[in-house]
Amino acid sequence: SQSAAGAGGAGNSNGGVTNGGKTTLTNRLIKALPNCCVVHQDDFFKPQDQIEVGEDGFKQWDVLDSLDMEAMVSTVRAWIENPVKFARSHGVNVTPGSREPSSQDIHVLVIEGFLLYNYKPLVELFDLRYYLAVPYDECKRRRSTRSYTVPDPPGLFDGHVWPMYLKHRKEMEDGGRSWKEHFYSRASAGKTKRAPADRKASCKACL
Ligand SMILES: Nc1ncnc2c1ncn2[C@@H]1O[C@H](COP(=O)(O)OP(=O)(O)O)[C@@H](O)[C@H]1O
Ligand SMILES: O=C(O)c1ccc[n+]([C@@H]2O[C@H](COP(=O)([O-])O)[C@@H](O)[C@H]2O)c1
Repeated sequence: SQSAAGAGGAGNSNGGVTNGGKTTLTNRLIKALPNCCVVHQDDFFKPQDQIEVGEDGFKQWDVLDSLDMEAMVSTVRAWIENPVKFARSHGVNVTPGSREPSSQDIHVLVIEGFLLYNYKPLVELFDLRYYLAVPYDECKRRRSTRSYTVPDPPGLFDGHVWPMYLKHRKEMEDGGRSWKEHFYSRASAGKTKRAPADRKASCKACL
């Protein structure tokens, strides 16, 4: 994508299961890449009193409704509009050594979160998509040692977190045009025909 500031930019998304290692990977990317900003989905959780309680008795944290996704999309759009301004206002050093940003500078945004690929207005903004997964036992083990701002009540992992993960993952895999065709066209590039052009429109990585 080309930003209003004239710098080349790419939005890389880093999604996947809770405790899959998304934040760890994101932190390494920030260290390794110059001009790299990050948007964390966890920063868009609604306040606790707005989270619905389900029939299962658990607060329904692991659903799109618990997140202010419109605000998240606006934040990503702000970076697309002007990554240099975004970087500066988020305390990210812009191209160390040079005073003025050059049109050659590459800017990268990493978008990190557990529920990135089930909200179409967001999916459409990604250039690249990665999905981190870990098996049930490992995920449960890691989650049991994690402390969130709102601690997990007993039984939350098996009663809500894991079932919602499976549901969203299935939704993502079945999801309309985006996923199967994305992987089909990437895996088969150069071997068999790619997905039709109109089907690729939301996946810049395939262009
Ligand atoms: N590659 C890895 N191998 C083993 N443990 C890891 C790995 N990446 C992250 N972890 C551990 O898993 C836990 C969750 O990692 P984190 O990056 O916070 O996950 P997420 O952001 O996906 O919830 C942390 O205890 C972290 O140290
Ligand atoms: O960050 C918070 O305020 C927060 C409050 C309640 C729950 N969470 C949990 O945060 C999880 C997603 O974050 P993560 O880093 O584990 O992918 C999700 O499974 C939620 O259950 C997070």
